[in-house]
Amino acid sequence: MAELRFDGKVVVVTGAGAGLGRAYAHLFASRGAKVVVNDLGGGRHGDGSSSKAADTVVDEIKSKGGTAVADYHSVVDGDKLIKTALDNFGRIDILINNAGILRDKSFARISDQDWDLVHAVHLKGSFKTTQAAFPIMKKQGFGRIVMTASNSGLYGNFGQANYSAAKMGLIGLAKTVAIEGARNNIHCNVIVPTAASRLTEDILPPDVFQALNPEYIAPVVAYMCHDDCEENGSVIEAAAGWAGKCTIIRANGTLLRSPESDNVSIENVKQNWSKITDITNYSLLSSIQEATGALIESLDASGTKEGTNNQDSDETDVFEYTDKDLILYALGVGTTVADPTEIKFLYEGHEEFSTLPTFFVLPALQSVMTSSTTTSAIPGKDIDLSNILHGEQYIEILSFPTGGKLVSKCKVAEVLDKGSGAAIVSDVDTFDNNGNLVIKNQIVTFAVGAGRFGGSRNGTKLVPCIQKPNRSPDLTLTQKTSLDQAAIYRLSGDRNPLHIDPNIAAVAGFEKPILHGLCSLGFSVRVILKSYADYDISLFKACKVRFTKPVVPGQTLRVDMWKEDNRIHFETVVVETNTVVITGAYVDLKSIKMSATSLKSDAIFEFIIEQVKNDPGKAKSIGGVFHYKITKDGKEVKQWTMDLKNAKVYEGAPENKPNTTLTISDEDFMLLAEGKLQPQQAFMKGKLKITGNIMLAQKLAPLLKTNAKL
Ligand SMILES: CCCCCCC[C@@H](O)CC(=O)SCCNC(=O)CCNC(=O)[C@H](O)C(C)(C)COP(=O)(O)OP(=O)(O)OC[C@H]1O[C@@H](n2cnc3c(N)ncnc32)[C@H](O)[C@@H]1OP(=O)(O)O
Repeated sequence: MAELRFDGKVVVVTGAGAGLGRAYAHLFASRGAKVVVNDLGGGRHGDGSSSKAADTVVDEIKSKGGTAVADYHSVVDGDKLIKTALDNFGRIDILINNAGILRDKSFARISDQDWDLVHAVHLKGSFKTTQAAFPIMKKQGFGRIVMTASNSGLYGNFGQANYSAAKMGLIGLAKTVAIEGARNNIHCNVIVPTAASRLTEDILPPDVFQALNPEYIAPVVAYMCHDDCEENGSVIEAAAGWAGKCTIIRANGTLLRSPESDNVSIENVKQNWSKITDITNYSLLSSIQEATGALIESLDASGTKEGTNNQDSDETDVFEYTDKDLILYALGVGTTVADPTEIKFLYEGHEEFSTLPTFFVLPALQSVMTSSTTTSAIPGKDIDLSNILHGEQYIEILSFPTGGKLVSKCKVAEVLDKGSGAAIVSDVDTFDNNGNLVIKNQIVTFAVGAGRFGGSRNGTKLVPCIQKPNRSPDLTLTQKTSLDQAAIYRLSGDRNPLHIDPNIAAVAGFEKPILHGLCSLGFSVRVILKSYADYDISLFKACKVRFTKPVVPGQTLRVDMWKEDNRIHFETVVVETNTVVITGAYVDLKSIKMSATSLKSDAIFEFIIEQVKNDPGKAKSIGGVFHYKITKDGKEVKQWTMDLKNAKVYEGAPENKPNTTLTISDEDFMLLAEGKLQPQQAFMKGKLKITGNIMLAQKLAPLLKTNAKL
């Protein structure tokens, strides 16, 4: 086999002045790595410090032709230690957290200082060095980290309560770093060594001390750090030339309740104790997902319950609101006084003061967030705000609430195993003051990393998304979100720190806090209501969206719309990155009411066809044959004919000689149709080339305008 090498890699070994650390440093250096030999030079109890231990190992390595530098920092100053690697070698690829001290005392005699010092060096020290190295490894797309645990942690050991606890803590630390680092090719494993070292030299009998040569363990650690090694999140025990993986097993256990009863009593537990503790049959578990899956399997096998908790919530949730809440919400989804048609959402004294329909997602979200039904939907798996994203949303308004008090009831309809996550489908019914069901919401919460629990992938209760038509959009509108968008939107109730706290966002894997899904939904639906309902909110029926990618506050949202009868399909795109963030989405309206500003090109064409069909009498009364051309950059894009006399609209030139021909841009046609540009003026400005009877154009403008309001 070819020699496994570490050329070009930079390795930091803590506590490398003697014993295991020294053996690691020598081995890595002999295989081409540049090594930072860290050692405080302290005694076994953490007292004193000198540079000698590290210097000696560096000299030894150099004398064999290797590359190494010494570092004398305490691991508690992990960032300084990693800086030594960066200052000398420009990178850090491999980090071996090996430094440790002992303060052995029987449990009753352990002082706070004994406890704190052991924890500071083992647990906090490993945390500090790893946290300093992690972002660099992330950028490099490569990193290998080893934590050093101990059998004392796995099994306990007399006189070592402080040390055992710290060592077991390192296993938890490593397992989570392994999960968070995996996507960036950062692997974190644990070594459980039993070796002769400064810590054990006068504790172990001499013959045993001899067999426990650190050089038997160093190759195991080195391989765990090699590019070829796929292992991540594992605990490997090694001693005396032997190595083996340690893992967690769980007894298959027993169900403590019967199909008829949902109670578990202390007596049930006593009766079943031997089955609970019998490990003749067990499951081998390596992740929370496997633990959850195994639990669900045993629940399924017992026939008492489906694997997930599809239960009505016991509580009902009361949601009260005033005009202030309505205005704050409207601001949160981008409504502005800059648009005069939006003032009615922002001023309670306006004669048409209105509520944006999507405001009514809020009672549903509040009820899901305050109930435990969603977070406890997968038995054995804690779901909290740090690992959930809003996946999908459906809202249907059966009748617009009038009072300021609503009551919601939520239940988990189903939990889908989506592989990379679990989709928890929650149905929420909202009732008004008289007990009438007024709003139905369905919230799909995507619990990242909670998939593979053995559940079904496809749902039966999920309101489906619907694909957009296969043509270019009928209408497109663009709106920029503000940098403060999430900061404003969260005041409407969803105070998930993911949307405001950079540290929490980083833990969830985002560079910056992300916008609430429901805020992007509010923006998009508002744009549709503006375009196709002229902001008549009573026309809103229902809406469904899937959030496919996060939005960052400050980005520009483009809403692409397709009209199919009274359904407006849409897709929302972040303009700056050209990323589709909402897909499979639609708004159902009771009827269409085009606003003048949305009457453009194809939309006008379609609209006119409808109007001519619906009201041929009116069309005929205006009369005339229009030949309408759209040109772009001097080139003709499209031409239509509107034969109002015969109530016919068709693409192409008129069959008979036209009495009017307009050649006009989209924008000017709009101005003309809105009456803001007179044909004569347009003609004078050279914007409009008109042949024939120009008065017909003026007749057309009010027709469009009137029909737009129909
Ligand atoms: C208790 C409180 C509840 C309240 C919840 C709301 C709280 C709020 O504060 C939280 C928010 O607002 S978060 C902000 C808004 N949401 C987002 O930004 C999420 C954007 N979406 C994503 O990043 C990915 O789609 C992602 C990460 C969701 C999935 O991406 P991937 O893991 O790459 O999945 P992928 O490979 O694309 O597909 C795997 C299977 O999952 C299905 N799927 C994908 N996106 C989904 C989504 N958004 N919702 C539901 N299912 C989704 C896929 O269809 C696929 O399944 P299948 O193969 O069966 O089709």
